[in-house]
Amino acid sequence: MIRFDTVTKKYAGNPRPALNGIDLEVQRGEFVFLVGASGSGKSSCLQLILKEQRPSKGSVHVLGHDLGSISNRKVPYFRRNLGVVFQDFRLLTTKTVFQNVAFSLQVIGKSRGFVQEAVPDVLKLVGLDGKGGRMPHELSGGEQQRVAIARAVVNKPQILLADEPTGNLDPATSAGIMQLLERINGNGTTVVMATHEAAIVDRMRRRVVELVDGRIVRDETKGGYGDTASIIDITPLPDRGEQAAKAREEAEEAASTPDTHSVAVPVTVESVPDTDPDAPRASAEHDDTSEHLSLVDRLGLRSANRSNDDEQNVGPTT
Ligand SMILES: Nc1ncnc2c1ncn2[C@@H]1O[C@H](COP(=O)(O)OP(=O)(O)OP(=O)(O)O)[C@@H](O)[C@H]1O
Repeated sequence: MIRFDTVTKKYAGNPRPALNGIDLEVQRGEFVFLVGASGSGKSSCLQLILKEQRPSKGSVHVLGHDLGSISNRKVPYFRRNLGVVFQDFRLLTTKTVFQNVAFSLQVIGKSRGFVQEAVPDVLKLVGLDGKGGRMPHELSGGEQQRVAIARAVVNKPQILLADEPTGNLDPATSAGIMQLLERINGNGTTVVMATHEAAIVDRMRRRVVELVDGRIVRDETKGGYGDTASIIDITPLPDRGEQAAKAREEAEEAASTPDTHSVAVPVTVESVPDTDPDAPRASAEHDDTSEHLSLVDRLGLRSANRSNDDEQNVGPTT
């Protein structure tokens, strides 16, 4: 679904490559965390997937397309298969919640009837039922991020890219957002999320790809924020047989007994109401006109007037 073949990315004026010979494959339906220190290359990866940047060397394939061979004219159509969420929400500050979400459908030419049905559905999915008439500044930070997620997924993208989506939120609100992203992933959308939030990564136990100075230093199927390879896993390997399975059952039984602390049990994300009035809010200072343009570019929402043929030419092939 996403494949990086020996990708190096250098930016003009920066002698050190942001990404250095990256090989990475993400399968359909996966939930992948990109972790690493500031400047390690996480956002560059996401920008390459979006074709916002081009690799200096190597190739990036997304949804069966070699991105190097998609013409600029077709990039907006390619991007319709991708939803994007950012740390700072990037909502249109003079539009209501409903209009923010509807906008991304209107600019790709969806009918009024479609918009009227799809927007309430997705607002319900993200837990904002009944809040369509609010302005962004009347929402908590978590609610604003839910609007941004609704906007990103209303067109049912195959891939959702999230760049520090909880970076402006308190831990309880973040937990609610992560639960929502898990639900979206559970519905079949592949999610790639760049984050610094160790607690979230540790709790979710999903695939973790760690970058250091533009290189992948770790790729774990059920990883934590830090290297967890040294932590003993009590899950028996298939070839360890019945005895191991029995031992595990006993250990789990012991873990469920009060006052027993010796065995780690899986932790799930709790449902937390997302109404903290103190949660940080997105900046309302953006100019909406330039925001419209930048959103149109970033979200692949340009021009509703192209023929369907164009769209089909860049449709997914895998
Ligand atoms: N447009 C650009 N021009 C020049 N250098 C850039 C540009 N974008 C990123 N870089 C450099 O590339 C490297 C990787 O940056 P990138 O934003 O991908 O890292 P990151 O892991 O996402 O960081 P952060 O967690 O701070 O967002 C950094 O050294 C950064 O300074």
